[in-house]
Amino acid sequence: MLAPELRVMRRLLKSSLFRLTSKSVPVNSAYEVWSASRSLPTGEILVPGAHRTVSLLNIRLAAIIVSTCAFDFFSHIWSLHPLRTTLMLSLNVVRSVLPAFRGYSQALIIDQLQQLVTSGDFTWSRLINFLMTDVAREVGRRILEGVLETYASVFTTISTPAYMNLCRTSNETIVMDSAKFFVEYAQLEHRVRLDIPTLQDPQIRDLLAESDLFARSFSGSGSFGLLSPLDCIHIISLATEIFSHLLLILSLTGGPVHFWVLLLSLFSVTLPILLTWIRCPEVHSDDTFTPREARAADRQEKMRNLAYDEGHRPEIELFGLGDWILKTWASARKVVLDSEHSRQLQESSILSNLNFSDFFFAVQNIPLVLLLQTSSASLGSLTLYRSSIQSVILASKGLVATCRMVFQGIFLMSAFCAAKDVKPQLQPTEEDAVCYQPCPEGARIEARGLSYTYPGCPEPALKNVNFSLRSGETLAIVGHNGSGKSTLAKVLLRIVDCEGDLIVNGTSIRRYDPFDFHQHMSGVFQNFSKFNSTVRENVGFGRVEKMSSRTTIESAIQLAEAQSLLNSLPYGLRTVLETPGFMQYTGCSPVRQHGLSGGEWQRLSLARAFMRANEPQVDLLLFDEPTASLDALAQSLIFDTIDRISRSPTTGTRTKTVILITHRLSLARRADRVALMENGTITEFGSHEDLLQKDGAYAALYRASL
Ligand SMILES: Nc1ncnc2c1ncn2[C@@H]1O[C@H](COP(=O)(O)OP(=O)(O)OP(=O)(O)O)[C@@H](O)[C@H]1O
Repeated sequence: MLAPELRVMRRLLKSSLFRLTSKSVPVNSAYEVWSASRSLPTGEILVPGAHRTVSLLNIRLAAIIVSTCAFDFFSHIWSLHPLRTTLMLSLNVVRSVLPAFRGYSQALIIDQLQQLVTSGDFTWSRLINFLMTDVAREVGRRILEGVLETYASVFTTISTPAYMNLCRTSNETIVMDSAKFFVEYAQLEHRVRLDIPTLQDPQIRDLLAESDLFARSFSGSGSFGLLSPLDCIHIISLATEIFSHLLLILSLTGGPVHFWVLLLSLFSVTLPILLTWIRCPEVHSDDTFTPREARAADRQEKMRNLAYDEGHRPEIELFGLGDWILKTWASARKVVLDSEHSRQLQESSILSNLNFSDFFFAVQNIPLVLLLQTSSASLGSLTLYRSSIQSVILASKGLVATCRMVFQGIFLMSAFCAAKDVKPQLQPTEEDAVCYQPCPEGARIEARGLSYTYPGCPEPALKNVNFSLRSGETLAIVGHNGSGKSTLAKVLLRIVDCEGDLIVNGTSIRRYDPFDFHQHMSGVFQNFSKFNSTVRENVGFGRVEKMSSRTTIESAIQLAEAQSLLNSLPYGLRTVLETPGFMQYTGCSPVRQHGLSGGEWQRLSLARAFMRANEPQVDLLLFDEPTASLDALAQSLIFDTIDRISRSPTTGTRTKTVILITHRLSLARRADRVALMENGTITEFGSHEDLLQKDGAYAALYRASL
């Protein structure tokens, strides 16, 4: 918890900084600032991770980000370990002053030695005495410095939160680890809570990609060319180091002449650094890939993945894709290399090729020469001057490089903060949201004018779909390939949004929280998942709270007619299943995995659905081609099981509504209602007998299937 004074101060700082910065930039949220920083004056959009130029607009945007999210972010990080973080910051500042002190005490020793030698009464005993006192004091001081550093590193007495059960070695590691944990957890949370329509939005994808980069910047200083916000302490350390050295240099060069010479010297120190800024072209090398270059980079990566992915290996061999992969990769790689080369040429201006270092070195020696002229100049002060100047040069270079990286990091931070605020598109507003009330006789469904177009597609996959289903009815959806059956399943299961109204149990589906809604249904997707995991997890994912219950998992497996499969597996439920293209490692050796046939995988997907299907709160079951890979006998048994599950075990009355998508018309005819889909819409709807009597497209399809 922050102290109230600190909170007031933070609010004041935030509002004044925001007022100062947002005047000329019309942005309100982290998302808008992030968006604005990606747009180039040419209208192009930067690819995720591209560097932002150091322009006036971007500096303003960076200041807005600092005023809108950085305070909150840092105060959160600080609140994880207030004492440790404060200690870490303080020690870094103290450590950065130490080099100047070190130089100063070295100079003192040199001066005293010089005095001893030049005073005229040098004796060996006086030298030994000097070594025993002054040098020993310096050694003692250094030991103390070392102890301070060690103390800073092993300060581990403060308790760590229980969730951070990681191996600790130093105070800084603890602070960094907790920050890393917080950021990575938040990043994972952003991903997990967003729904498919939100994740399909290209802007959101880019936002999450940059937010990912921000989270990765915590994995180690400077990795991926990024710095985490915690590395900002380097800026403070470097600035303190420069400042302390400058003070020393100033104290050495008294008088107006020396002052101007010192200015000249400092100018010569900073000029090379300034030149590196000027050398930066208006558009930075990494900033803009042209669409062609971005496509080439993408293609190059795809080809690389194809070559490495073992899941694709059989078809790559069967269809002889090796040469094609190599050729495509090579042409894409050439485009990428050419673009990198042309950028390098643009960057290598004449300035970069001029070597001024000798000249600057000479300029920095002018004050040294002047110092030598003065009677007060001692060997110690000369040594101190030289070492301090060198330290200023090094620290200034480090400061510029760190500032640049932090500048980029600020924009990634805006992506991270904006990602936190992205609302899942399917989530109803708080005022609109209602709890799903399951119907004990099965869900009632009414679809009015449902339409859906996949993002980026010109044609809708669903067009004006209308039907209604009473509680406990079974509906079989049939139709040719591509007629829209699976798309309708996704709409009914609230995986994607659609136009029109879908009323379930008397309430628009849009008013249900998708998480709540999904608690009351179960089913199998046409492209169900094959998890690279044990049998227990592959089935238990259907109801994670029962994952540890052997009997629940085994009875679900039994319902899916997969008991004999389980018995044949070498480690039963613990057998790790092999999914194409995924090799699991423990230590350095691959885990022994067990492959399954298509039909066996399908049985496990059914078992997963049955884990939840039996639950009384579930009132809707939807199976999209659940038996496509099963033999005829298994198909019939599974349909019997689905029918049994959808009824009360005591009275036999229907308790769940069932929707079944299938190409097997012999099974579809067992449903209460049949819907025939053509070109994205339902063209015939009724009982099997009604539709046969109608003698339309369904009747023709049915006759053809016999
Ligand atoms: N992710 C997608 N992006 C764009 N278009 C898609 C996508 N998925 C499906 N489509 C298109 O939507 C239409 C309906 O596809 P859908 O999968 O719903 O058909 P289906 O009736 O289930 O086919 P099948 O019987 O082969 O499973 C098709 O034209 C298909 O090309």
